[in-house]
Amino acid sequence: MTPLPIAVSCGEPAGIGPELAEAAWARLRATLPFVWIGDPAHLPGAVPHVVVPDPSEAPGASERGLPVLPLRFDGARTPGQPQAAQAKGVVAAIERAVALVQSGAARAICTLPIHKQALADGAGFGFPGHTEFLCHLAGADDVVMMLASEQLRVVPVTIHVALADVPRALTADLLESRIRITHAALVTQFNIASPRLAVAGLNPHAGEGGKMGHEEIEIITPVLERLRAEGMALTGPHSADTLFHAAARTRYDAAIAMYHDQALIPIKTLDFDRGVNVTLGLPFVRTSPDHGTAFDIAGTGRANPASFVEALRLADRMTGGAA
Ligand SMILES: NC(=O)C1=CN([C@@H]2O[C@H](COP(=O)(O)OP(=O)(O)OC[C@H]3O[C@@H](n4cnc5c(N)ncnc54)[C@H](O)[C@@H]3O)[C@@H](O)[C@H]2O)C=CC1
Ligand SMILES: NCC(=O)COP(=O)(O)O
Repeated sequence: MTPLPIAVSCGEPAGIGPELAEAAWARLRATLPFVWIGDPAHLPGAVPHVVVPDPSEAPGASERGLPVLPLRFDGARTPGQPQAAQAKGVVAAIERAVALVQSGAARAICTLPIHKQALADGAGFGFPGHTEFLCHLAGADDVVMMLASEQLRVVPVTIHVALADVPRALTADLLESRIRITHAALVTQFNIASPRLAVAGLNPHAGEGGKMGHEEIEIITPVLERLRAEGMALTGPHSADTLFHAAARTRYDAAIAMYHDQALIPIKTLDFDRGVNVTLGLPFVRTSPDHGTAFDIAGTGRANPASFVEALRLADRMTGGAA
C-alpha cells in the first residue's frame, strides 16, 4: 500500500521555507513523500514541482517533482520582506495541513517557519506560535513544545512568554501538566519504557535554598514530590547552568526547563542544524525545523535544509516509518 504523505505548510513565503521545501524534496523524493501546501508561484524553481489535486497522489508524483497542493496567495514572493496581504494564506496553509491529518489524508504535519509578527500584523493572528494555534485547532487541553536532537531533548514549561511574565505563568498545574504530557509521549512516541526526566529550577542555583528565589520551594519541588510518589523518575530542581553539559545529558531522556531560552539555547548551541521542534499532546504528529524564517538569507540559496529534513524524518518515525 502506498504510504500517506506528510502535509507540509509553506510557512512565511518571504522566509527560507520555499527553498527548504525544494531542497528537502531533492533529498527525500524516493524515500519519504511529502506534499507542500502553498502557492506554486512562490517556489524558486530550482527543482520541478507537480501540482496534485489530492494528497493521495503525492507519493506517485514525488518521483517527478515536489508535490504541491496549491493555495493561491496575493502577490509574488519577496524574500526578506513579508507582505501583509499574504498573512492569511500562511494561516490557511496550516489549517489545511491540520484538516488533512485529521481526515486521514496525511500521516503527520510538518510546518515550515512563520514570522509571528507578520501574521499578527497582517492577519490579526492571535496566537504566539504554531504550538498554541495547533492546540486550539485540535481542541487539546494542553500541549508541550519539545526540541529534540540526537544529543538532547528539552521542553520549556512556559513557551512564548515574556521573561518578566514567566514567574507568574509558572504554576504548579502548568508544570504538572507539561511533565505528564512529556512523560507519556516519551513512552508512547519515543519508545522509552521508563523515561528519566531532569527538571531545572527557575532561578540561579535553583534558588539556593530560598536565597535567590522561592519558585523551587513553593512550586517546583512539591510537584516533583507528588509525581515521584506515582513512580515517575524525576530529578531536580537542578541548577540550569549545569544541566546541559555532556555528562549531565547522559542522566536523563528529557530535560524540563522553565522558560523558552533556558530550553532552546542549549539545543540550538549543540545541534542548530539538526534540531527538531515537535509538539506533544496533540491527537496527531506535528514536527518543524528548530529555526525561524531567516529573512537575512532568504532567496540567496544559503539555507541549510538539514533541520527540516530531520523534522520530516522524525514525523515519519513517529508515524511508524523507518526514515
Ligand atoms: N517554528 C516557527 O515557525 C519558528 C518561527 N520563528 C520565527 O522566525 C523569525 C526569525 O527568528 P530569528 O530569531 O531571527 O531566528 P532564525 O532561526 O530565523 O535566524 C537566526 C539566524 O540563523 C540563521 N538560520 C536560520 N535557519 C537557517 C538555516 N536553515 N540555514 C542557515 N542559516 C539559518 C539565520 O540566517 C539567522 O542568521 C521570528 O519571527 C520567529 O518568531 C522562529 C523559530 C521557529
Ligand atoms: N523558538 C521556537 C519557536 O518559536 C517555535 O514556535 P512554534 O511556532 O513551533 O510554536
